[in-house]
Amino acid sequence: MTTEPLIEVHDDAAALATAVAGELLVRIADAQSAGRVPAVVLTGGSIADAVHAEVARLGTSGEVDWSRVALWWGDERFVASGSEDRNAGQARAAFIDALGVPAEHVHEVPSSDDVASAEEAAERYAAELAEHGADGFEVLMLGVGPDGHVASLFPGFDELEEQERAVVAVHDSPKPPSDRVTLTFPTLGRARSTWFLVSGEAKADAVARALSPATTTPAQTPASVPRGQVETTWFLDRPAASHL
Ligand SMILES: O=C(O)[C@H](O)[C@@H](O)[C@H](O)[C@H](O)COP(=O)(O)O
Repeated sequence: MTTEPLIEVHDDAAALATAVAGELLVRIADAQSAGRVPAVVLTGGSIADAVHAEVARLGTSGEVDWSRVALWWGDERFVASGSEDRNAGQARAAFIDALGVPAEHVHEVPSSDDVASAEEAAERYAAELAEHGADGFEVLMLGVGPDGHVASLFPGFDELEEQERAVVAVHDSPKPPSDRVTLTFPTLGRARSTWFLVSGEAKADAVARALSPATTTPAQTPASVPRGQVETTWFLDRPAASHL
């Protein structure tokens, strides 16, 4: 069943970040009330940073038991673990360390300190997903690039065609840094709720294309592909929604 996208438009990036963080906390708490340990897939990027800051601010209200949340990443830059380019490092600094998510529940993609290649990092992450993420994801969050990329799945790249491997390496990324690791479309499809987080006029065309799949192709607009198994929601600010 493909879920028709819901669209939520907020005045600006700050309001968007607050809304997403608030909804994320509700989803985590609801999943925990249902006896699940929710797996949340984080994304990199600037609006994600704003969401993470709001999670840190709102996440201490007691509704979420942070010892019973699992965190994953939709993509990661293949750089040193201490690099400021690491999505995981940014999220740890923004909220993970402050809220006390247990180390065994924070599933980072191996860095260039840990393994010799992005290919090896992808293989290791796929194995970790098979062992600890086999039940899929409660919420998958995805930023969207001006070119319509999601995670590190870029328009025209071979990785868009991958249907067997759960995680692959990406080289020559048009968005630096060039070497990355990304979940593939089949893995991105294993989420109950898939949320796109998009802020800014620069993304407006990509948003419009992604929400009009008949007018584009996955190769042109990767953001047109991911759908939640239960829900697909586009969280936009007004500039990002301005071409709808
Ligand atoms: O590792 C990454 O770079 C991200 O995962 C990437 O997919 C990001 O989410 C988009 O490029 C949007 O980034 P901005 O919100 O900064 O535009």
